[in-house]
Amino acid sequence: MLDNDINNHTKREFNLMNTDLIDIDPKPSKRIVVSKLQTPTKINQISSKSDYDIDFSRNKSNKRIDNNLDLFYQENESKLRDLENKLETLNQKSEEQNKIYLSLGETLNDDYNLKRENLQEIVDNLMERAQDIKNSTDDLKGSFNEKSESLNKRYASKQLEISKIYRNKLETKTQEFLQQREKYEEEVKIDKENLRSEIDNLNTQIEEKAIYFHSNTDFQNSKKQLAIEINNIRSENFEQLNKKTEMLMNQNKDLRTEIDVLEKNIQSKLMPKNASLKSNIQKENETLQMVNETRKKKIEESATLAKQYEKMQLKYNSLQSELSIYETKIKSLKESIQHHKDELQKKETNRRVLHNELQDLRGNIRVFCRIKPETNSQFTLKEINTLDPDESINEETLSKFDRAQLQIEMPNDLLKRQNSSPRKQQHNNTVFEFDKIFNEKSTNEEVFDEVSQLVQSSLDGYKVCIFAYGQTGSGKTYTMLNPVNGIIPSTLRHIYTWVDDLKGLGWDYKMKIQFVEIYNDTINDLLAFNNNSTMVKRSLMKKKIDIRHANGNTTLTNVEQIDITNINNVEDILSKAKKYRATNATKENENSSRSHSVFTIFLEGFNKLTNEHSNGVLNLIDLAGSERLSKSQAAGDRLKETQHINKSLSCLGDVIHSLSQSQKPAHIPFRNSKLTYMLQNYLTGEGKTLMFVNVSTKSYFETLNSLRFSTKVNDTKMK
Ligand SMILES: Nc1ncnc2c1ncn2[C@@H]1O[C@H](COP(=O)(O)OP(=O)(O)OP(=O)(O)O)[C@@H](O)[C@H]1O
Repeated sequence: MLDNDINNHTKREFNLMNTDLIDIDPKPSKRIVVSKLQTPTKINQISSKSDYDIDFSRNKSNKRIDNNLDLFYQENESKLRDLENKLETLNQKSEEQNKIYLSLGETLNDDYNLKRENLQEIVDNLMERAQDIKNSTDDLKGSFNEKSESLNKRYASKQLEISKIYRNKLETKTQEFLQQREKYEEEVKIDKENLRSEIDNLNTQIEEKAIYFHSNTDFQNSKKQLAIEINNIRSENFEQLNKKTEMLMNQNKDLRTEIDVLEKNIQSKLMPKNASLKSNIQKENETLQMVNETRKKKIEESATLAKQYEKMQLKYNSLQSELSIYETKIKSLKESIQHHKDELQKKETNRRVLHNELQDLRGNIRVFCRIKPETNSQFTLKEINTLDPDESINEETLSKFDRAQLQIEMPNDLLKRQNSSPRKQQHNNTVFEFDKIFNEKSTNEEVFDEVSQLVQSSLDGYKVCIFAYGQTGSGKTYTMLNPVNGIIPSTLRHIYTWVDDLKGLGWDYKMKIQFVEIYNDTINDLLAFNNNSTMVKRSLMKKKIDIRHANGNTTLTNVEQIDITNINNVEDILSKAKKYRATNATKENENSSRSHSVFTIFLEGFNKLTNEHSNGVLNLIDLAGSERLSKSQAAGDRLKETQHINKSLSCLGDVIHSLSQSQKPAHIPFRNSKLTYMLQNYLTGEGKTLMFVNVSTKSYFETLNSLRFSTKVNDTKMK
């Protein structure tokens, strides 16, 4: 029955919109069903039994209302159709909005994809550039690429980091966008559902109103109110849609801005980093290049050094072998030197013996004559050549080589006087024989050349006395004490040189000097000034000087003996002594020739290699002038002086004469004068004596007297 009821209802179709179909049963017993469909369909029928029950009850209760409703329906059908049209328009607009929304979504999606592609392109470019940089870095790094590699790694990791960040950001944004889209879709769906439900409500309300119209006259008003509400809802929907569209547009705009910002950020962040990385790589490359160059140089230097070292090594090796050769040579030379030293030692000993033998052969007492040059000669001293060139050399004639003869020629005025005398021709052209004659042209050097042999004897340990005898002004002091080349300074120089040379043969010498004068048989110390550095008057000297002989040695008490270390020291001492002697001479004597000066050098030698000892003494004596009493015509002190001088000189002559005898007398009168007594030990034994007879061509008799004295000491005979 129910089904029949239903079937009895008129079924109507309402096409409200192209897509909607509303099925309404116009009878009161039937419900109005409004549904929104995507495609037009056939009319929906009421299927709920309860509905039918209700409707059925209604149908039953109010048939009049049904009629009214039919009428209402007919009357309002056009209005409803308008409403349906409006709804259709609304749906159309909604559709359009949906389309806009879809196209907007598509645009956004396209934009998003485009941006993503662009970003991907940027990232790809960056990656490409990173790859390029990495490749170029790889090329550059070579052997020192550790640093570069780490930079590249850092660079790549940065790139990855950055792209990861931006990818994440993009993903986040995409996610957000999708979420938002979903949200909006959801919202639109909800809105549609709400709208559908509202339409449903509205239909319900219409239905209710229709019911109400059947039962209530206010239905008209309600319907009007409903139309207004529908309008309001529609306008609200429009507003909402517009707002949402605007919002979406804004969001799209924001997204674009954000994407732009992101892009700029990417550019601004990556570019400086890239530039700084590039400049870092550039710097690193430069540093690497410099390091490479330095390394190259160092390698070259070390190669050069190695070559140099090799050369040096070779040189060193050759030097080493040379050194060992030299060492062997040095060793053999040392041995040879030692051998030569030994030889020299022996030769030196032999030389001493031979030298002494030679001196012995020449005679232990020798007399040299020295003629002083004179500008106004009063007579002639003539050297006679004793050697006949045709004469053959034999033992008898050999002695002539060692002898020299001097002929003194009497001046004419004396000769005349003599001729008239009964003892005529007695002294005319007298000839004297000497061991050597030094003429006017002979120099002090030539003199010393001869004397040096005796000086050598003193160094060899012999006692030597060298006298200078002659009248005043005949050149005794010049010969002995000339500060430049006199015998004393030359002797000292010779001794220093010799002592130095002998050091190599083990000889060590201690040298002392003593310098005294004998005046009127009194000994004065000429080095006395040495104690207090002041000149002491001869007469004020209180200390008495005695001569002591013991064990073949002679000492003078209270006489200064000075160790001499160098020649300058001695020269200074000699000049002071000379000044001292001269000072006293001017005060107490008219000239210095009134005293004998004795300069003594003690030479004590010891050879540590041979244990040899030598104890030589060299006396260099400048004798007082030998004036004849008749010439000096002295009286008083002067007479006494002359007598002392003559006595001492005569005594010296006697002593030397005695010593020169082959059969020496038992008594030799040494004690007859202080001079001979003082020199006793040096004149005896193996002592060697040299007497210079200084003569000049000024005073004939004085010269003759001196020459006669020479015959006394030399045992030469006047011919
Ligand atoms: N061989 C010589 N050549 C040049 N001048 C000389 C030579 N011998 C001596 N004389 C000079 O003659 C002068 C006298 O000499 P010297 O004083 O040596 O004589 P002396 O014999 O010592 O005299 P005295 O007995 O008074 O001391 C000095 O001026 C000296 O320079």
